Amino acid sequence: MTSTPVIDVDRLNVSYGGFHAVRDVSFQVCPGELYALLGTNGAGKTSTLETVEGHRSPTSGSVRVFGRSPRDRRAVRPRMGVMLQESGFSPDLTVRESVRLVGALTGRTDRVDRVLGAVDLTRKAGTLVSQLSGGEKRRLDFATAVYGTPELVFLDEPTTGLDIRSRDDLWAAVDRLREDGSTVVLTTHYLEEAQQRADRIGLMHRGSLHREGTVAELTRALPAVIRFSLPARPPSAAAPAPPLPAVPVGGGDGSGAGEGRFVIETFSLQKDLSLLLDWARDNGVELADLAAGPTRLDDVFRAIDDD
Ligand SMILES: Nc1ncnc2c1ncn2[C@@H]1O[C@H](COP(=O)(O)OP(=O)(O)OP(=O)(O)O)[C@@H](O)[C@H]1O
Repeated sequence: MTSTPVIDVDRLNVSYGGFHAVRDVSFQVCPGELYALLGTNGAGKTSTLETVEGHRSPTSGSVRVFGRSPRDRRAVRPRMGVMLQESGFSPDLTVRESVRLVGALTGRTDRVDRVLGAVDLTRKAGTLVSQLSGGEKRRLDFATAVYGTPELVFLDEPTTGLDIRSRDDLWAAVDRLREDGSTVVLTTHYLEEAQQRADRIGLMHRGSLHREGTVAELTRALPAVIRFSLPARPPSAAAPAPPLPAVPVGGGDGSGAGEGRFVIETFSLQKDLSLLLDWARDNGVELADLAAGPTRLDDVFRAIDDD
């Protein structure tokens, strides 16, 4: 890591009474990075982020944001946009007033129409917050977080409750933020979004930073997967077994020659897929529902408890 980190968390511990929610967590986020802090339920992500955002003091350890304590709100707050899981807007303000209020509180300047346009809320500018739908409130949360293009933006479950078009709009706005040089910290339970967008991922489990790295680094230790179904045949007409160990999933007899779905795990995806396709062609077997792909973050998550 060459540049001075925007966020530097060093042996952070957060306890609630006697309960140790975050244990010796250390990570850094570099300028311009999109860092995804992911984890199982109750892993300690929110406790960690609340500390980094300056809403909570560490029980022990240190947290620096732009080289300062995040509790130094006057110095740090103007440079930071936060989209929380639960919005705290007054229901009696309009959408436009809510965005302006955030501008006043953070000291950042921007055009209200620009940020509302980015999340398709222009037509709702005069609507009271209490009259917005759940998805519209989420988009307003995002609009206020990115108002003034802060250098650092926290997005906590940003796409929960959004329809597909709103998600696309939100990610397009995040791409623009990044083009402008902003650093983004994301938490989400939609792992495909993190897989597609994060430069690096910190994976928390039971209070600790269980793994950290790029998607490629996190998935490298696990095999890729080939899935397919074989058609039903009478035993006398059974095809020879596939050329690789194929594990039956919810059906099949394990030989690979009967009916059912099968999974092949491999560290040589291209070579083994070719072998399987050649076998199917040579034996006149139709591989239904064929899907092959590299290990996904989902698989990394599923493997956590087995470690
Ligand atoms: N105010 C609190 N008092 C006591 N325990 C708490 C408090 N806040 C969180 N915890 C506990 O600390 C642990 C970590 O919670 P946290 O909200 O940080 O996890 P999370 O990773 O954000 O979880 P999720 O993905 O479910 O939102 C959980 O076991 C939770 O029950």
